[in-house]
Amino acid sequence: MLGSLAARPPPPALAGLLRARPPLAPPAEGAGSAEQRLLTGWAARGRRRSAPPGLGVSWRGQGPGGSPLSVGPGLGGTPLSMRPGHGGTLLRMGGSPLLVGPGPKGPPIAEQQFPGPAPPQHPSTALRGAGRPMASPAVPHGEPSPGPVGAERRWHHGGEPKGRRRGAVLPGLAAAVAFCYLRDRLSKEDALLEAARINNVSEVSRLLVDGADVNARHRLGWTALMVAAISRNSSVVKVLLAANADPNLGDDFSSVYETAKEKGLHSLEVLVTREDDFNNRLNVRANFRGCTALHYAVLADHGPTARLLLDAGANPLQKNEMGHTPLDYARDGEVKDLLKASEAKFQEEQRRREVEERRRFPLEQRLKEHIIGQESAIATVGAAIRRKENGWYDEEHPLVFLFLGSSGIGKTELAKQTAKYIHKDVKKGFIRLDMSEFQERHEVAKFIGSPPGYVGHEEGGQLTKKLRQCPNAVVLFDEVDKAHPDVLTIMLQLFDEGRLTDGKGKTIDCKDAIFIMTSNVASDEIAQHALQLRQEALEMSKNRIAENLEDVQMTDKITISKQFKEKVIRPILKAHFKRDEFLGRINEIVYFLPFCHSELIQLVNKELTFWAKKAQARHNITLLWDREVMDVLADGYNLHYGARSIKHEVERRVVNQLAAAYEQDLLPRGCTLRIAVEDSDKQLLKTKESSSPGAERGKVPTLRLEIVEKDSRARKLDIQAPLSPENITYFL
Ligand SMILES: Nc1ncnc2c1ncn2[C@@H]1O[C@H](COP(=O)(O)OP(=O)(O)OP(=O)(O)O)[C@@H](O)[C@H]1O
Repeated sequence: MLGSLAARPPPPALAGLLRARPPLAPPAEGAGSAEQRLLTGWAARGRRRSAPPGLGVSWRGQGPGGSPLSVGPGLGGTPLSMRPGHGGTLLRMGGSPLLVGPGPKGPPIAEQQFPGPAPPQHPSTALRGAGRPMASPAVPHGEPSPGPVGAERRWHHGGEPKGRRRGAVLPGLAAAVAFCYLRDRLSKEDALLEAARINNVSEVSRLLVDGADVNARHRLGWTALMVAAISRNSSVVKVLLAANADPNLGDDFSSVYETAKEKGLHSLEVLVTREDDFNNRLNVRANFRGCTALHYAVLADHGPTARLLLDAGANPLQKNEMGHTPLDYARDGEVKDLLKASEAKFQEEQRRREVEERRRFPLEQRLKEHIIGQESAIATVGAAIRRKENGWYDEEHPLVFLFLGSSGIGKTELAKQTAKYIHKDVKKGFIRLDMSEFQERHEVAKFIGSPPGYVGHEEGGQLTKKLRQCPNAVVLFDEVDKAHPDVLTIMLQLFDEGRLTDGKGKTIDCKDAIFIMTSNVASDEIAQHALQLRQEALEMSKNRIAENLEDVQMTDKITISKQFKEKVIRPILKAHFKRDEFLGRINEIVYFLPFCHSELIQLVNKELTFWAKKAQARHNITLLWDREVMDVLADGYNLHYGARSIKHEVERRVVNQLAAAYEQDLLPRGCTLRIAVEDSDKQLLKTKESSSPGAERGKVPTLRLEIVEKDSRARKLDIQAPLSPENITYFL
């Protein structure tokens, strides 16, 4: 199979990822237990593992009692550590790795590949021996390899390891003792990764039955399925998939240099580990982050493995961090044909699944999980997105919304959740621009980029740069009323034509984008109107309460009348934006209303739950509260600050007390705390009231913390006020 690769030139994307080194023969199935491989391999490779106590040999060349193991005179007594491998013995002196004693073949690896850390390259430029034909393996896949695999395999760079030749007794003894000691200490997941690499199907099955996590990652980022795929071990792939291995997980390993930087390791250590534990034919400079098992099966050009992965639901359209799908790496032949056929099938299947999921779990329901109240806003946005998703929309124009309402009421949150729904968790799918940064005429350049010859021409515009990366993003223009009229003119062109020309003269087509503008213009009018409607509804329900109790709920569900929109809101908008055509291009004006009492209770509950989770996770404290407490906290609602005022109220009246009690060591670990409404403090409050001009404030009940004892009795906490007692009483 691999012999045929020599005749097939690699596609450009693939060329950057492989090196032109003869591939290794796939190991025979069942060639020793994974743990044994791991141990002998590690003993020989001198990995960083703790040595068995009393053994007197440590993997980084530590001598008995933790003193460095001497392999020859060091520089001025500098401790040396020994690391055999890659055709030479790696010595560490004062922390800097050296490679001495070149192996039987070629120069030391440090000279070959590591002149020093280098920036990661794009696969297409990081070609190692591109164009050179790849050699056939010594043994065809599926046949047992002639010799033992595992530790011996590490020495492919330079034949017999020097360390072995030099002192057969010590490493041999170390390996034997280490095996006995570490067999039980190695994680099952490490053993699984190694068993997957060496094609030990029975060991893989045993470890999975033993409870090894099939999706666990190697400390450098890959999974067992990826190792099996790059090693062409289709039998292992089959077993892993049957055990629910996720075929769509992406590799966390980027390039050797990047990974070394991220993990704080030496790049040489990362290189050796990648080669030993994963594959030695991959380009050390290329970026592999995001490569799935299918990417690796394609890199290995192995049809049976690719087929198994596709049958198990691997996404042939999934891109790695470099933006390549598996097809980009496929050579002409079986694998390429397979991928092409499955791409179309997968797209159709994905579309069908999405439609089904949308039907079962509609957008509105998802939005309601994150947004309290604002039902009419959610319904308006949900309906427009549904029209777009199902092809019932004008594809010549992007969808444009204007969200109106006061601060902290969920406008930004709704835009964010819509982006999350459309683009899953892709960050580029949500673009947010604060339009108060574009108040001056010259700031137009910041928006779309400066023309040639002007400062900042090369930088590009804030909007155009991001839109180019994701032309169908959800774009939020916050506080649009603050933007300069010239910026509005550009936005009008954008909404009208669905495209935008940047300072460099390049046009971005964004008819599929969704534009959301937010504004506080007319927010007072909307809030007052909503409060008035609620009041009227309340009166009506009171009148009807005797006849029909269910009508009481009507107070929460109010709708802004068309008349109010036309007679009050539109003139305000017109006066502000001064152009009819701008308002005319908006598909939906969405109204956000102040929260009613039941919504405030939900907001308070959400906030207290947030802190209860923190108390549990950080201090093992269980936090409880009564409905009364929520009513008291809901009273802290301020129309002008929306949900933010509830957040602040909870922090001020509950979290401050928790922090003070914690500081004063009043909260035993594992205790149960109850928040209760205090009545006895009213006297103190009255005292404060008499000296305070804010008359109504004195009527606010205070909250107290109680420890719930084992016999369910509550003990009030005596928290010393960090400020003077009367001040703290006022605050609480
Ligand atoms: N309806 C809501 N349901 C749940 N949380 C909300 C709601 N409204 C606001 N919040 C929370 O309050 C905070 C501020 O909300 P958001 O940013 O959406 O406000 P906004 O309406 O865009 O106001 P502003 O114009 O001041 O930005 C966020 O943390 C958000 O989660």
